[in-house]
Amino acid sequence: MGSQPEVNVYSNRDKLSSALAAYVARRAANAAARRGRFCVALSGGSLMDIIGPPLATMPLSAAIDWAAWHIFWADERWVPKDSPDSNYHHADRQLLTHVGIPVEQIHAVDDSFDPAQTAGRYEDVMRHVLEPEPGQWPRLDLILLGIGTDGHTASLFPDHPALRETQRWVVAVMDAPKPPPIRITMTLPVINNAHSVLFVAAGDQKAQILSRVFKPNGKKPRLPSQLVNPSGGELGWFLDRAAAADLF
Ligand SMILES: O=C(O)[C@H](O)[C@@H](O)[C@H](O)[C@H](O)COP(=O)(O)O
Repeated sequence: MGSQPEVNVYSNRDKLSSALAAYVARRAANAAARRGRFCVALSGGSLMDIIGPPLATMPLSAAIDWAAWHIFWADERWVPKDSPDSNYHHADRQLLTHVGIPVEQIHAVDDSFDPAQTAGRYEDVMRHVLEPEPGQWPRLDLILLGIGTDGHTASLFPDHPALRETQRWVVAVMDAPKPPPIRITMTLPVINNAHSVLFVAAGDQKAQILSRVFKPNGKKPRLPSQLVNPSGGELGWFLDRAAAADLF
């Protein structure tokens, strides 16, 4: 890893959830004050279980200017939106349906095309909304990531060609080792261009991979989660004590 990340460890998952929600709410308010809106990309897995409920609960939810939020997905499975495998479905159930983000600011992946076309169209949506300068990467305010026990993040899996993408913002992954196999994912250059990237991990099953990620023991970083290092942004980790057990 490059610049030293900010590592926040909480005694249990509930404390992690509350602290993370409060932190994201502060970042959203800062982004809205500076740039007029807050563009955040969500991931799947347990992330929305961890952050959704505290964000959607009073009094925090009443203190958030939801009209400033734009929701993107760092990755999405190529499944119908009402599938239990859909990251949109999970986010909708845990957060979006409970708060007042304008529906036109919830940029779900349109899975009505084949995977490659879906990826290309999502890139078009990002270009239309984020409006980077020509030839520049889009810049999200915050990207929230999980980490798999194999070190994957978003739908970027170890030793996968998608890790070497240098042109496209979003690519299709047809052979994800974590089911379902067909996914859409933002690429590393997009993730590493964000103002802020936060990894969120809880539970003792993450202790071993976090130890590998944080203590490469001289090995060249090659796990997807190790390749996340925002060049002009901040990198942070929100962990519970169980996940951080082997770090200190
Ligand atoms: O769509 C996905 O599957 C996720 O984006 C994926 O990258 C997830 O964040 C990790 O697999 C961790 O998932 P858990 O937190 O559930 O272990």
